[in-house]
Amino acid sequence: MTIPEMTLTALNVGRRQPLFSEPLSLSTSGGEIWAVLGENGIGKSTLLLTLAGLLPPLAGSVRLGDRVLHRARRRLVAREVGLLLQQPNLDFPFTVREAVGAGRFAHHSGWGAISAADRQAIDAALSDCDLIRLQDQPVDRLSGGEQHRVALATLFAQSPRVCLFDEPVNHLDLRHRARLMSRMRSLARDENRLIIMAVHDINMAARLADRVLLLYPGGGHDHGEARDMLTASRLQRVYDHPLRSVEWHGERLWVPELNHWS
Ligand SMILES: Nc1ncnc2c1ncn2[C@@H]1O[C@H](COP(=O)(O)OP(=O)(O)OP(=O)(O)O)[C@@H](O)[C@H]1O
Repeated sequence: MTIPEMTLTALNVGRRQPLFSEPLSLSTSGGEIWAVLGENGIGKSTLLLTLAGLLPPLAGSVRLGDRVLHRARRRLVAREVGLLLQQPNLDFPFTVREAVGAGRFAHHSGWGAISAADRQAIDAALSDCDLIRLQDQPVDRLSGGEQHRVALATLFAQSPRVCLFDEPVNHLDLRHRARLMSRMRSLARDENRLIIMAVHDINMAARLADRVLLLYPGGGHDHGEARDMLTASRLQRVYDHPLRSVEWHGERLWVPELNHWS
C-alpha cells in the first residue's frame, strides 16, 4: 500500500479564529497538482503556511507520509516541503546565486562547503528560472518579476517532494508564466512531486490542476477532480460573481462577466 504524500485530517486553520466552518479532510499523492481557489482573505495563504509547518493547525492534523508534520523535526520538514510565499522578502544584498543557494541549507549536515550536488541543483534552478544572466546581481536591485523568479529558483534548488506555491505566476510576464507552468507540470508528471498552488487565475487551474479545493465565502469548502469542481455554478459561489466558459482546443477556459456589480 502506498502512503499518501500529505494527509489533512479534520483540519482547521487560522491565526486566532478558525477559517473553515467545517473541518477539512483530504489526502494527496505524489504526481498530483492541486489548485486552491477562493476570494481574497478566505484563507489560502493561511492553509499553505499550515501545510508548510509554519503555522500550527487550530484543529486536526497534517501528516507528511506517515509523520505528523507539526511534530516532525524542522530540518526534515524543510527538506521535504517547500513554500513559495506570495510576497517573498528579498531585501538583502546577496547575489542571485547566493540567494538561490539558500534553498540547499536543509540538505547540509552543518555549515559544510557546498557540494557538487548542491552546485548542480543551484545551476539547474537558475537555468529553469532564466536567471543565469543575472546570477551575480544583488537581489535587492532586481525588478519585481526578477525577484519572484529568484524565489521560485530557491524553491527549485531546495527540491522538496511537496511544493507549495502561493500565487506562483505573480509578477511574471507571459513567457516566464508559460515556462513556469510547463516546469510545474513536469515536476508533477516526470518527478512525481506533489504540487499544491493557491491561484486566482482559474485558467491556470483549469490547464494544470488534476484536483481542486474550493474555499467558499462563509467558510465552506469542496474538493475533487478538477473537471467536477470547475463548473459555472461552483465558481460563481466561490467568487460571488458570474462567469462564462469558452471551449478552446478541447480545454474549457473561464471568463468573468463584466458590468456586473453584486
Ligand atoms: N499576519 C496575520 N495576522 C493576523 N491575521 C492575518 C494575518 N495574515 C492574514 N490574516 C487574516 O487571515 C485571513 C486569511 O488570510 P489569507 O492571507 O490566508 O487569505 P488569502 O485567501 O490568501 O487571501 P488573498 O487572496 O488576498 O491572498 C484574513 O482575514 C486575513 O486578514
